[in-house]
Amino acid sequence: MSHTVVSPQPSASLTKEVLRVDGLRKVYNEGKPAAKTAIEDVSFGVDKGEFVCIVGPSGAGKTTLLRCISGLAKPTSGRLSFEGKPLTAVPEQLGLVFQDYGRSLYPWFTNAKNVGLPLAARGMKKAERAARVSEVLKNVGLGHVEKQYPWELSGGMQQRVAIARALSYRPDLLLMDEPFASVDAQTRFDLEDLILTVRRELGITVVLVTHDIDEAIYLSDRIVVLSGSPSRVREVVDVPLGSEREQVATRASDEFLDLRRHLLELVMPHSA
Ligand SMILES: Nc1ncnc2c1ncn2[C@@H]1O[C@H](COP(=O)(O)OP(=O)(O)OP(=O)(O)O)[C@@H](O)[C@H]1O
Repeated sequence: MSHTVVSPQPSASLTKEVLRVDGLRKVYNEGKPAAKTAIEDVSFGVDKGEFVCIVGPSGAGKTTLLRCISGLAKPTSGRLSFEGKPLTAVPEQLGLVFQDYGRSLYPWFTNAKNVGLPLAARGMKKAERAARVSEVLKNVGLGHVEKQYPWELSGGMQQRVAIARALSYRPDLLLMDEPFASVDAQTRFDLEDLILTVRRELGITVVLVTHDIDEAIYLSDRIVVLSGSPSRVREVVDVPLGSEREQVATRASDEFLDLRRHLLELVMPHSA
């Protein structure tokens, strides 16, 4: 049975920019024969509470861009700022979710322990940690798996645990790299709706990389479309689909199909 997911409408109080990417350029192995320019020149901003997806052809540098934003890779040039401050290391208030949930969870720890790891690393006391772990596992619809291990769960449930872990320390910004690419279609829809709900309930800002144009439209307030490698921003597309999204009706609407056509024209190789 389908259900409607209500996302927040941007309001005056939600228009503060939390992330700014300015003239970002990234060259791997600079100065060496194997030098590779992954990102040529990328600029965009993300407002507080916004859901922004990044799409582009394979090899366009989407993962590289997320790694730079998360502080895991150093840009060759350009500026990154998070909450108004230059971003030079992994920000405390950042949550990260990658595609490969199988490798991101420790199989020898229970789900509760996996979710609590970032809290322990931040020095949170045991009782407070246990309460927070229960709360975030409930947020992702997994209140009953605390004592189980990741390998006892389905792929979609493991990814929920990974999302719970990223949410455990209440990040201001959640970065997700192809987070739903390894699950079946139905689970993918469920996880998309979950992340919209979590975003609404916790008021977080989300930047998500995806190959899937339809997913980007369904989730986003705005979509940053990258060109082929080395990437530039082709266009930043507004997604005026309103706050209520529902998997079947939203994807069948004329507005959705118009956006889909426009985005496909932008990312198809012949238009690069
Ligand atoms: N650590 C690295 N060292 C050298 N080159 C790299 C490294 N990581 C990525 N690259 C290269 O940078 C380019 C962009 O890679 P990246 O993974 O960021 O693209 P992507 O858009 O995420 O790709 P895909 O959609 O296929 O996942 C590619 O040509 C890739 O081979």
